[in-house]
Amino acid sequence: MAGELESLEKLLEKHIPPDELREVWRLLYGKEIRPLDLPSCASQAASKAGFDLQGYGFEAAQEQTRRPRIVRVGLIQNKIQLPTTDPVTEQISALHRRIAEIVEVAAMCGVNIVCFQEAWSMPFAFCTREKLPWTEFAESAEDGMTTKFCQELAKKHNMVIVSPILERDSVHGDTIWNTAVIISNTGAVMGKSRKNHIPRVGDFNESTYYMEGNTGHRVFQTAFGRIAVNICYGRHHPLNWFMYSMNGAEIIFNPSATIGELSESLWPIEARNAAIANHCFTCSINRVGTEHFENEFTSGDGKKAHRDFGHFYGSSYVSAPDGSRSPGLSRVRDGLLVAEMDLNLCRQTSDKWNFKMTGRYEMYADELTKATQPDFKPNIVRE
Ligand SMILES: NC(=O)NCCC(=O)O
Repeated sequence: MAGELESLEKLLEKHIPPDELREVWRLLYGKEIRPLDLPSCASQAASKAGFDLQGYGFEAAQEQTRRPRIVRVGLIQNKIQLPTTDPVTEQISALHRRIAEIVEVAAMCGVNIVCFQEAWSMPFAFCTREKLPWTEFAESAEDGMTTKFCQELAKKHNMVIVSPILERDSVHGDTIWNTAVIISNTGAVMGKSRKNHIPRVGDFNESTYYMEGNTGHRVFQTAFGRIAVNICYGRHHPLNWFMYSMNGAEIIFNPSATIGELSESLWPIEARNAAIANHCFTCSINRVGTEHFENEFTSGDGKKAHRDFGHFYGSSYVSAPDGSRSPGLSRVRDGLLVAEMDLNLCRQTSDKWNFKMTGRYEMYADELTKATQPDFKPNIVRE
């Protein structure tokens, strides 16, 4: 059942009477958000291309001294397009074609910043622990074929693109990283942000391929707002979100690849909590579909060897600083979620709740410094 279920939202809509459903949404998803009136050409194109298209608007109060700062963000989730046994460059090109098709629809919807899923230009093959052919999907962040492809798209659509790829760093001994490339709406590469926390859980054997990132908590001042990228497993680390926010991020993207049994119950909580705790918007994007590999691999749990990683459950969604959130995209289909947000909501929520002002950061900095020393003694009072 879990593999085929379209979404939690569809399930609730099916079983809860319409007059009570509104109350259910209020309790589950916070302040009501506005469905966006997307152009019919976009809906037609999405249905023809077989992907879920949804759009929502987050409101902020009118201010006297600042204009609204409206930005439209697009979150794209997609399946791999070809079997994992096909030639590497053909797999990459097929993914490029699929993304170009979805980005075209994002452009019709007036999207200013788009973000793709983690390692979007490849299958999530790290479960196999095999090096070839998977390491051949790694590309230069600055001038690899996927970055060049994104530069063309960015220029064509006047759109900032966040492109999470497997990076080959030829300057530093051909090392591999898990990296998001940020491409300006002018088509220029603004820079890159590497995954800070590498999982050591389940079949997420990424530590066989690359190390923890070394780019810190960069924030990119784009034409449409200040953005940062907290890649996948980093969402379990509240301090990771926090440091992007401390550097001024107004929107933090969380491109991910995660599967049902492991994390589906955590998925709706962590990024939403981060938006609340840090007075910013968070955009959670998960891969979708089940990927099969030629050779069996084991999970170190005594169970039988297998050829698939499990079901990537999509369900991409956006959370706002006031705790409201959008419904999720499909659990089983490709999708584009368009979210219109007024970035003024970040400061408005901060002024209301004051989490930054009441944060006591010096106290924590001092205590954390002590806690990370080898001779640390936990502050426990005993009778
Ligand atoms: N891609 C990745 O880091 N996945 C780890 C599992 C999770 O964080 O849900």
